[in-house]
Amino acid sequence: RVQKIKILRKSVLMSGGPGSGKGTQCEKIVAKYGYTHLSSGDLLRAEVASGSERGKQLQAIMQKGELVPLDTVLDMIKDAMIAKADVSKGYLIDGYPREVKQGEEFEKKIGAPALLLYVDAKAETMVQRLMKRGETSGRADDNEETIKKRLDLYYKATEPVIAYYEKRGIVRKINSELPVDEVFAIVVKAIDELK
Ligand SMILES: Nc1ccn([C@@H]2O[C@H](COP(=O)(O)OP(=O)(O)OP(=O)(O)O)[C@@H](O)[C@H]2O)c(=O)n1
Ligand SMILES: Nc1nc2c(ncn2[C@@H]2O[C@H](COP(=O)(O)OP(=O)(O)O)[C@@H](O)[C@H]2O)c(=O)[nH]1
Ligand SMILES: [Mg+2]
Repeated sequence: RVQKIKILRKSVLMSGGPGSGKGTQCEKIVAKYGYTHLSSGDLLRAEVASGSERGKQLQAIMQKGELVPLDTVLDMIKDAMIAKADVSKGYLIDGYPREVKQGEEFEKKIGAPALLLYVDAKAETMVQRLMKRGETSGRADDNEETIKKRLDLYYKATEPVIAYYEKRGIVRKINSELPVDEVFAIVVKAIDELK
């Protein structure tokens, strides 16, 4: 129980649409603050890459741009958090929660995050960035059809998560149409306020 409080004091959720720049900002946060970066998408892709039976099921869901079952992702995040609990300076949870139900389960099983960084870009910007990323990412879901589905699901399921945390006053909305370093300057301000 003590450990739970310690690790959550500086836990940050990174939210925003596909291609909004979450991963890019997370990398910079890790470099500056040494936080433990847990990308739910990366954890899932690692499971797919392992070639396991579960990975095969996940791959089929992700290729369609749909959400994998809630418990699967939450357990992965929780295990990864516990594994780093002794050395972590704070957690940066990227791409989770994806729907309000996931947020509620996170609260129940892990606790209340300190801050939600919401990187916001226009739909057309996100599509453009993902199409460009798709030229080199090798990701099965960086194609026009799946990008459209991911965007639809984002507006339908994930934006309400931001509203859910807004009621608690922990959301900082950041315009990620700006150049990467300008976005990061705003991110830094928000994180420094946590201290
Ligand atoms: N909590 C999560 C996180 C990811 N996914 C699945 O993994 C895919 C990729 O997730 P992620 O890497 O977070 O992708 P996006 O946010 O769509 O894009 P990006 O990597 O660009 O952030 C999602 O479309 C979804 O199928 C999921 O089901 N549940
Ligand atoms: N111009 C511009 N491009 C960005 C910015 N942030 C990310 N990108 C690009 O957009 C693409 C998607 O970014 P990524 O960090 O993977 O976004 P995520 O899907 O939210 O994790 C990448 O190819 C980045 O190089 C930004 O602030 N400005
Ligand atoms: Mg990402």
